[in-house]
Amino acid sequence: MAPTKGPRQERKPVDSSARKLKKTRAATELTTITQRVQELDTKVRLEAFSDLPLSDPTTSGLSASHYKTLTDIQSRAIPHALKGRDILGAAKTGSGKTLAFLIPVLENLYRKKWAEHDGLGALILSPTRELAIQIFEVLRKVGRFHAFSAGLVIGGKSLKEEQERLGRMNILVCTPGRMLQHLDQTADLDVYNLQMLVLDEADRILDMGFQQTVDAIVEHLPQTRQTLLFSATQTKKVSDLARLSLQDPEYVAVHEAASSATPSTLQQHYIVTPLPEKLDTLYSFIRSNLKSKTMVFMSSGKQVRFVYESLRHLQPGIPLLHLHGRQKQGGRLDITTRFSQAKHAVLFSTDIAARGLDFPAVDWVIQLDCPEDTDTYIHRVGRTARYERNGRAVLFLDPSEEAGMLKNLEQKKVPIERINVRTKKQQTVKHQLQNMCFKDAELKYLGQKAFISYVKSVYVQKDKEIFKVKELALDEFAASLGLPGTPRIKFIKGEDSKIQKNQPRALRYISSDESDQEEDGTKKTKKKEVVRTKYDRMFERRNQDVLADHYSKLINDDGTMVDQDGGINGDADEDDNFLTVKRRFDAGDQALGDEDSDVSLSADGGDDEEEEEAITKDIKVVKISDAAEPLVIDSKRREKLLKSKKKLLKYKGHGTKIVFDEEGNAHNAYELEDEDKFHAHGDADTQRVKFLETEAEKTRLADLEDKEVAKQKKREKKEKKKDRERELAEEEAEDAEQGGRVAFLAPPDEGEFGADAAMSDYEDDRSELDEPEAATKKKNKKRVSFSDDDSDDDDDKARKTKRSKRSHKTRSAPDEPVEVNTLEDLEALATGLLG
Ligand SMILES: Nc1ncnc2c1ncn2[C@@H]1O[C@H](COP(=O)(O)OP(=O)(O)OP(=O)(O)O)[C@@H](O)[C@H]1O
Repeated sequence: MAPTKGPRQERKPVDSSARKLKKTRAATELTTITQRVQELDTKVRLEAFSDLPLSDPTTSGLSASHYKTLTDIQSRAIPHALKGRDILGAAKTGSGKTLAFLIPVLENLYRKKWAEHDGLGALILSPTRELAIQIFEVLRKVGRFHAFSAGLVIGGKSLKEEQERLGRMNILVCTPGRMLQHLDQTADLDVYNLQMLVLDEADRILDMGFQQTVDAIVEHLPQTRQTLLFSATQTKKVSDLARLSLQDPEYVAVHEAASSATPSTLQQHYIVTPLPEKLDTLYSFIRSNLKSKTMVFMSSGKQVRFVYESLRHLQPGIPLLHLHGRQKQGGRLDITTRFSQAKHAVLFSTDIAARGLDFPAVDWVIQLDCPEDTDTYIHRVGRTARYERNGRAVLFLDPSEEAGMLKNLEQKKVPIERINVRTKKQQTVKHQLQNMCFKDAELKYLGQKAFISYVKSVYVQKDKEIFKVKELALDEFAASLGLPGTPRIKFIKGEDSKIQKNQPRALRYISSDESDQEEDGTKKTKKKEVVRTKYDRMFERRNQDVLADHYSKLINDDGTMVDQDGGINGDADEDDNFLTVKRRFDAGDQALGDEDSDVSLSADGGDDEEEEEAITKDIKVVKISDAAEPLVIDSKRREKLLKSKKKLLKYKGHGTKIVFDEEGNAHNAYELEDEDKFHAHGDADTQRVKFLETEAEKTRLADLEDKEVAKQKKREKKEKKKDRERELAEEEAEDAEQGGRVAFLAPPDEGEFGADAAMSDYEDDRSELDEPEAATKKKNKKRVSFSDDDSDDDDDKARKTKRSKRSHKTRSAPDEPVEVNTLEDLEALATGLLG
């Protein structure tokens, strides 16, 4: 609902005795909590949040979010963390680790009286954007009565936009890559004062994929800080801990002695289904569980896309969603929100959703592709059976994977039982898929990509006891996806999946000897190097991993298409769109060479030299000037180019700079001095040295001047900032006397004011005040207050009324809560909060 504006009210005169009383009360509360924290016995098992020495704002935030009793990890880790210890926290999935680090973050900063001008106090790193958003939302929920400013740094927006907001943040939740970018490039982001560093899913953040980024982030941070690491599969590697300079960390592993590494409310099964039957089994499973909420994990985004697209065509009778890393951020957030809210749905996903995500009430987790290791297995199944709820998980295994995977699961204390598929209920979708792929070239293309990415994902796995690519029935698997032939694949040797994962996409899987490999895998003798045109490169790019045997069969030496039965087919079939091969540069052909057109050269490995010759015949060469390189007119596009004077400039060569003397005679700008005159000044070497010295001196002086100017500017800027902060602090102190502390953090759907409110206020401010300093002042004055609708605690109500009154005083106040569902909402909120 749209926010409504409330009346602005006059500020009441401040009663100095009431102010004093309030200050004394706050100081006493702080001293009491600090003392209780010091006296806290970390060996005693506490039951409730009320047993912990927590501040009023945190206690209110917890009770407003209906958190009362502590989970094991919270009970064990929070006391140590409150005392400032470094923590290595390990507990099963869904056991409440998020609060185990968020509460100490809020409390430790609160006890240090952290304020806006103290800068960044805590940094929370998450391996994925989705998890960062989730952590941020929990922080806003439990921290809603605190006065800290908090921000979400996950990219997806322009760096500049984020930069403008970061300078004043107290707590940041971020993904490593984006954070490093800011640390390197955002001048206002000051981390010298950082108190706490938190790594959620620490083992993932510390593994190879993030290694360099995280090390670089840590280099920016102060050495003395508190560090908290949490994960269901915690790292104990000394090297990892050394990288973070942990100080005598407390290892809190609550479920180490448990008989299983997974929640006891989780039922785990596996089925042995040969690779070519996987899709049939999955489809049959979905059809017989239409009233469930299911997550299906696969090993690559391409598979996710293909399975989602093909099953969507089959309309199984339940909403289907898909999530992978190559989707746009907005879309990803929309999908996670939709799946969270759905009662019955199937979400196909890569491991992007394997860790940390807390989707409510997931009934089933299906692992269509075998996970790369047991840790990944544990995190994937952990998306169900969270916080005392029940859940079921099924792992699909090819017969070749069964023994190895079971051995690993047993070693990691994962109880799993075999179940069989009811063959009567098994439906087959192979023929429908073949039909669909025949009609829809896009789908077939996706299928080929999916096939290749699956096979390669198996190939690059380290654990060869499980992943044996040679034992997979690949031809049958390709057919089961509806493909007309088995795509051919080449592999790079000696790479493992983690390295592969972190390589740029274009570099993955491309074999260096790809072009000289025969179909049977034997090496050809190297062909003579031929000139490769951009079309060759384009062709290679589009087909680098789709060059299939059947494709080779489709092309004759002369480049015409042959259908599968051997008949000549001059025009490509509709369903072969992506493989369409046309002759390039046919004489008189009007449809020449747009870069995106489907042209290729010698894809059949035909005689390249002959082809080159044929091409040259049809190419016109135009010389624009003697000095310039000739322009080759080999396409319509280039012909067009001839008509653009501006573009032609580049082919015209450079002009000569001429200067005129007083008599109007033209000279070259840089003319050589007369030789005799030159020698009159001394020999060449001495002159060179002298010249260098004078120029160096000039540069040095200019440099000094520049530095001085820069310093002066910086000084002025700092002073201005300090003045501004001083004024603000004074105004805030006055404000606080009138309205109490103001919360910056709000829950997505429980706050009195949401994103729109914050944003509209921000906009109001901007229109009212153009002058930046004044605007900043005013925005800071107008801190937004958020309250809890659920809370019926009297204190809370009183606080709520006060805050509400205050917000009417200083800002227009909407009455309706505003839902925060999109990234834009979150970011808009952050903007509003930052003011
Ligand atoms: N003390 C508590 N009382 C009630 N519910 C809780 C408590 N602590 C956490 N929860 C709920 O338990 C669920 C799981 O919590 P959380 O996401 O923190 O688990 P986790 O241990 O981080 O899981 P994962 O290892 O998968 O990341 C959440 O829905 C959370 O709201």
